[in-house]
Amino acid sequence: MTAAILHAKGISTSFSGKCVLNGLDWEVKPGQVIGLLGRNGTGKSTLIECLLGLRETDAGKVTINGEDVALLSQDTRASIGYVPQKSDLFEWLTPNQMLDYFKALYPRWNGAKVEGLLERWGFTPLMRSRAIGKLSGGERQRLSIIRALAHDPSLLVLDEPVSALDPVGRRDFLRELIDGVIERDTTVIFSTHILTDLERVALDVAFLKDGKIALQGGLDALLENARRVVGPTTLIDGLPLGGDAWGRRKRSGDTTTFIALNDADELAALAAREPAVRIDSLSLEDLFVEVTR
Ligand SMILES: Nc1ncnc2c1ncn2[C@@H]1O[C@H](COP(=O)(O)OP(=O)(O)OP(=O)(O)O)[C@@H](O)[C@H]1O
Repeated sequence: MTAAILHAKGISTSFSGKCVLNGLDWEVKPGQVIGLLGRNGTGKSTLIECLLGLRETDAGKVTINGEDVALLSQDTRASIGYVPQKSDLFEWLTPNQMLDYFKALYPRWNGAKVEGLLERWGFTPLMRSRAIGKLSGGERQRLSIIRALAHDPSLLVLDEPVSALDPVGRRDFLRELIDGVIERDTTVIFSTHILTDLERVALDVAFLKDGKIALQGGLDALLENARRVVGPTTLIDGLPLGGDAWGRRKRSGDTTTFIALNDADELAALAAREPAVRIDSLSLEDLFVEVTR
């Protein structure tokens, strides 16, 4: 079995007594492209910061390439690319100066790639020599992505990387991610609220809820197997599906709804047997709502 590139065991974090991560376990395998989903404020950014050793945890341990994240070797550190949710660029430098600074730190800096991206993503000579603090939010976000991709990372972590990009910027970014990153077997963790983007790039999704990874799986398999089951409460309560059912049962009058991850054929047989039971397919948005509710 392939060893995990990233491994989190029992990590917990709280802010002023409020628990955000609660004994979270997670494993990411090399080459996986995972969309990290969760409601606002559930702790996606906090989790990403803990995974990268940028925030101390109250308990638990994170390793990358088997190394404790607090003691990463230079090699492992240089193999990680990170686009934070909030810009951490040096605002007083120009893009050229900042990229030169990082170039000196990374042995595998890909100058041709940086040049190509700067050109394709509209960084004119004037923009490249203007202080980063004077760039627009979207221009800064594009620069942050270029910086993260510049050393051909083998682990790329993106925290809402497209939130400030217009539709053209998002399309350009996704194209680069699909053609220039995922094609090279890079491991990608990608948090976003734009589910259509996620469906284009992610092969796996992980839902964060109540401080833990509540559900993770292949996107196609989840969408193929997840069904909303609606039927009379008396009938639903008697079904032997509880073990594979996801989430709370929701009661409204005499009707109960729940999400099942059972084999689709089994559910189709149930619907054929019990005309009072309705079984619907779910979109990723439906699944998000049901899992994170
Ligand atoms: N430095 C901090 N001090 C106090 N509370 C914090 C701090 N950082 C985050 N929090 C709180 O921790 C919780 C998780 O925040 P976090 O930013 O990780 O969520 P998120 O899932 O990334 O949210 P969003 O989708 O809105 O970006 C929130 O309730 C937030 O208010």
